[in-house]
Amino acid sequence: MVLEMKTFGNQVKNYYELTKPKIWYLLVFTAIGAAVSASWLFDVQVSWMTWALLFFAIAAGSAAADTLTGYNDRDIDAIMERTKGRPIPSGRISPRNALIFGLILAGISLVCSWFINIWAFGLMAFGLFDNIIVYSKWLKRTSQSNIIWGGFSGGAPALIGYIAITFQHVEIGIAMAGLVFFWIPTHIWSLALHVKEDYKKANVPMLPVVSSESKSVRIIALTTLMMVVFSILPFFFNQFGLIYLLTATVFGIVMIFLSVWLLLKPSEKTSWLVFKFSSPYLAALFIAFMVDAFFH
Ligand code: HEM
Ligand SMILES: CC(C)=CCC/C(C)=C/CC/C(C)=C/COP(=O)(O)OP(=O)(O)O
Repeated sequence: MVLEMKTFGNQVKNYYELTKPKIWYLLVFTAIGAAVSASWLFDVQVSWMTWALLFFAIAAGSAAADTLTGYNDRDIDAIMERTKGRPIPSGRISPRNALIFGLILAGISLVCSWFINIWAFGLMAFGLFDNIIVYSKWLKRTSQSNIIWGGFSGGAPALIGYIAITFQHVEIGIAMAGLVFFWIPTHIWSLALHVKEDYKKANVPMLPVVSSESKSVRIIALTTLMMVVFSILPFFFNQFGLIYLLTATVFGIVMIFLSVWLLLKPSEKTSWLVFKFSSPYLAALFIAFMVDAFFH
């Protein structure tokens, strides 16, 4: 009996790991951050049911996308050092069970989104399609702009979070989604530069694999600058104040400093630093949205 409990516990851990929790934690955070900001900016009373539906929609949707992209990538994941220990390539979960689990999660996310509103449902369906089909199935192995076309799904959680609360000044929700969209190239290309050989072995044409190191670091520096400039935009909607502006400026300067350092002295260590700082950067901006809206 004890052995059965242990085996069950291990399987739960394996399925949890299959969803790439570190990734969907931040995706959920962007959705909740957008929703909390919208409710505080416009004094919208939000029911516990809406909060619950939003959390489960985004968590299940992002987990579904991560699980199904993992199912798509099970062959190349078995080749790359970074991914070969994952549940499917390591044989802890069968591809068939992973596929069924991912489809169930996708179904849960669509049902929860439906009960929020039709726009949330549409955006969730779009986010799932863009990440699982457009990015993972069609472009990841064929195009160096794979993460650009796959990046729209990354902004879906923030916009779903916003319109789950209100459609007032919807440009703010679109800007939050845009911030995530412009954040993705720096986030992934810095990692791809760090693990270039891995992607090369798996024939994944990430930009730093198919371009020279000098061109890649120039493009990362440029996309970081574009992201930081875009991050200041919400301040000019006259809804956010100095708390957001100062946070976006200070964290933006750090991101620009890191990417200029990478430009001037390209190294695996610096590209890893840019990658590791990119998530706290995004989280800090969504915290600033909420704090600024609270004191609004
Ligand atoms: C097309 C879009 C994206 C691609 C291709 C991508 C790719 C990746 C990859 C390859 C990793 C490393 C995973 C690992 O080795 O375990 C990663 C980590 C991560 N991603 Fe992304 N990502 C994308 C979008 C996003 C979005 C939109 C978010 C959240 C808003 C996000 C959040 C994270 C987080 C939090 C991590 C872990 C970072 C760390 O370990 O410090 N990603 N991503
Ligand atoms: C609401 C909704 C559906 C949102 C979907 C957005 C979403 C899940 C974005 C994350 C994309 C992501 C981390 C892809 C991993 O790329 P990869 O599979 O190339 O990474 P890997 O090389 O580590 O496997």
